[in-house]
Amino acid sequence: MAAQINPSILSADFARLAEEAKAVEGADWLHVDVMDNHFVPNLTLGVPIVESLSRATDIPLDCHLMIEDPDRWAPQYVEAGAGSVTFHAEAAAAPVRTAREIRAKGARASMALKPATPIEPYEDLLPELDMLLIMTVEPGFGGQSFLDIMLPKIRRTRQLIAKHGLQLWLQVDGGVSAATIERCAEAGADVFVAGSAVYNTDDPAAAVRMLRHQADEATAKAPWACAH
Ligand SMILES: O=C(CO)[C@H](O)[C@H](O)COP(=O)(O)O
Repeated sequence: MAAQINPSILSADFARLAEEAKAVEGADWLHVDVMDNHFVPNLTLGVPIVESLSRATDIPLDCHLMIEDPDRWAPQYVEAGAGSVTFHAEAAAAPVRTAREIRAKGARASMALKPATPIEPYEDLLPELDMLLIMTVEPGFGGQSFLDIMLPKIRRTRQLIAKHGLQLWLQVDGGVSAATIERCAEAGADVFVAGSAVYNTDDPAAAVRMLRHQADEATAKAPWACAH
């Protein structure tokens, strides 16, 4: 699979979301960061804005719920038009039931891990998921520096995916840029969220193409991809 680049609208102008979505035409998904000021110390947007955005763009929405009680809210984001819904392992009381509800409503189910959360306790849940998100910053804000110490977790997760013969996508989010995307791809990521590296440029669509090219080149040389 070619690398997927998902621009994060956290770095976009919230007063011009429809135009900001148009500015990244060619992106695989639009990453929508939902924050509730409880799970993370920041507040962004909710179901009504996702509903409007899904009508305003043909790019499918990849909603990342950084909220408490995602078990209750995740299905509502599918109904609002999200094509993929990510909940946090640290916040979900019933991750299997929530993943099944997301899938039953017709979206891709994804679970996220904060930097200090290991993948190993969740190994048996992987078949219930369409994507796993490894946070490469502490969630809550755009523009932070990439945490290199997450690379071993990305590698171990890629090995678990191969061990179980799964088609699971492996997403990274936080500090992904031209300077870091190759390391992520070499380690095993295949879906890349990028906020400031896309929106803080003169040509966001060109930034998406450049990041995808870099990731594809790095993946082609990666041992995990060669063994595929
Ligand atoms: O989930 C997030 C923050 O919690 C954002 O998606 C992420 O930080 C993207 O921004 P940048 O690429 O600028 O780091």
